[in-house]
Amino acid sequence: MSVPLAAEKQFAVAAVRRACLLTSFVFNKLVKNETLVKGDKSPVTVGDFATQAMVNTMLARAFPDDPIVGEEDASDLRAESGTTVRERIIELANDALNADLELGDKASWGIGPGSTQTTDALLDAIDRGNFAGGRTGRMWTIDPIDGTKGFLRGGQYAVCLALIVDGIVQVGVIGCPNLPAVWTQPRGDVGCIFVAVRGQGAQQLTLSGASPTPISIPLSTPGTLNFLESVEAAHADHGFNERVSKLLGIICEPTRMDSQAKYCCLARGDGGAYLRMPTGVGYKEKIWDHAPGSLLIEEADGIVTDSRGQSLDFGLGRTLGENYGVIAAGKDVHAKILAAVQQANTEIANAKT
Ligand SMILES: Nc1ncnc2c1ncn2[C@@H]1O[C@H](COP(=O)(O)OS(=O)(=O)O)[C@@H](OP(=O)(O)O)[C@H]1O
Ligand SMILES: [Mg+2]
Ligand SMILES: [Mg+2]
Ligand SMILES: [Mg+2]
Repeated sequence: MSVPLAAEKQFAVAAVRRACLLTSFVFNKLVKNETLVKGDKSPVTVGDFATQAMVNTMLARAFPDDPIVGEEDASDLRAESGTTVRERIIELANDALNADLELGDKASWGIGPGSTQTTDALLDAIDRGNFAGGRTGRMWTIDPIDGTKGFLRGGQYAVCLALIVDGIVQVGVIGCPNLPAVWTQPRGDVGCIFVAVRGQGAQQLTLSGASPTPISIPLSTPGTLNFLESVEAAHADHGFNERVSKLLGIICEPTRMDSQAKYCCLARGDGGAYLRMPTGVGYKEKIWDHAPGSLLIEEADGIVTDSRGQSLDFGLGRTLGENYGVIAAGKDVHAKILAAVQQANTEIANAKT
């Protein structure tokens, strides 16, 4: 009997692997005018656009009927003012599509040498990511560079791809080009890929997609427990996490890191829990920022909920809906952390009345 979703898993690893080479290349070559600021004031680089163009081109060939929810769209690039960055993005995406990585890529996914696309085809590929999402059918979600601020500062970032079927994440792959293969050995091998398939466990691979190693969240104790949290104070409430730490008697300092690398570190035991509580009202978490990471945690023996204790809902559209935060932790401590989060919320609400 064939293994369910084997082709999707193999595809997603191949696409993320190719994308990681592209983003690393861009980082080393990035010049000042290759970063734009989006309408929501967040940065986006030629690397984000080129990666989404490349992965969506691969997706269109491998799974032509599957819609895509992607973070980026090409509207700014189509304008006359976007000419310089547009040309750079097309060059980068075509270089990545043409890269001769291995025979398997060409045979399986129809890319490699001779895959050059026109400008229009690549802009259209970016815009294949405009799907609205929803509760029924298959769809992919891509965050070409998650943690763009981390990418720009040479810190952690991640290339994130997931397959969602009927609102449930089934395959998740995260490439972390700057993450040490072993957290405690920062001078050792750097760069890894994480993969999870629902019901089939979670694994860490090398950046070339080799040596799959099963990962899972180890048991933790109050003495070893620490939080993984965002670097940007605007993205998650650091003060709230401190309050929860006090309630739980946590003595370890939090580890701050950009991107879904936080989920990856948690899944392999480099941190006790990932806590991401809203900093204000209005922001809705995007499905591409959590889809592969949440599956990775579940397949590594963890639990992911919001602060009400409910599962994240990937069937609502491009966002997770009203923002009740995210709590990801091992099975043994999740309930305790959730209770502390709820107590902290009650204390804050009481202090206001
Ligand atoms: N206000 C607000 N609240 C919560 N989240 C936000 C907010 N603004 C942006 N974002 C999203 O945060 C994504 C990066 O999250 P990180 O956890 O990596 O944060 S950080 O990099 O440490 O800043 C980042 O993903 P990328 O845009 O892919 O980098 C955004 O989607
Ligand atoms: Mg962004
Ligand atoms: Mg993101
Ligand atoms: Mg992004």
